[in-house]
Amino acid sequence: MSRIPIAAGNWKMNKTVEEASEFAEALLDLSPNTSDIEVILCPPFVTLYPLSQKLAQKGIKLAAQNCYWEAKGAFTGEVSIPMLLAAHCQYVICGHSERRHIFGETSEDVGKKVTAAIHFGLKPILCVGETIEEREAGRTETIVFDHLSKGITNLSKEEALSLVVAYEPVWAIGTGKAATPQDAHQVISYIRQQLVKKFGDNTAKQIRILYGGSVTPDNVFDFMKDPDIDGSLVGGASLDPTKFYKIILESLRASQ
Ligand SMILES: O=C(CO)COP(=O)(O)O
Repeated sequence: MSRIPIAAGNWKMNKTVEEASEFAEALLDLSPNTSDIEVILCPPFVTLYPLSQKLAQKGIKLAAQNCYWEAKGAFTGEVSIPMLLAAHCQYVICGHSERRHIFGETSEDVGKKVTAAIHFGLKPILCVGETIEEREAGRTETIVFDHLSKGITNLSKEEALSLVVAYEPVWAIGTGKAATPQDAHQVISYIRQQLVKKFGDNTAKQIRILYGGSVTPDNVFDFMKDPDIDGSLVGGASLDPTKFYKIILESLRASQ
């Protein structure tokens, strides 16, 4: 079963509407191939709609970086999934480690977001990953299991087909110290085994699992040539259109 690779750029809290538009123009000038790879940008909320006007017809997809699980109501400061769909989003990141560690999101909260995303028709990118202390204490699988199992707790086999999982070890994020492809392989294989247990072999092998954490144009090929790694979730290097374009090219080269 071949899974379509993904190159996703998580801009975090970077770029104004104008800067996002400049990025989009520069990336479109490079004309990335979007037929053999899913290219996804995850900009801040306020730039989603303006970017959709530029990018959607070119096959570049949009993800929000967060969402709330209720459709509407008195939830000051939150953004609902129907609002994201109306802004032409197709994906949403759920449970990024910055949401978990800085904003106190629990695995239960993340599970509600994943369930609601699929219910309303948005594809969740569920992030899982351990801190350095957890890794050194030999707890990587325990933490990844907690993030994953509570994230997917309510999903049926059919719903799981919309799921993307991103393994992002916290110690590799923004540090310039990426995991080795072997480390990433080990945890991603563990994630796949858990997906097989929950959804069965046939469904699990259709779910894409990404690696994230200090991905660059220079190291993405080594991750992507691992048949278990289906794509990357890129932070810093996705802010520069030329670097992000190279990541797309290298991902395609590795998956051909
Ligand atoms: O958190 C990340 C993507 O979601 C990774 O960020 P960096 O690529 O900057 O390490």
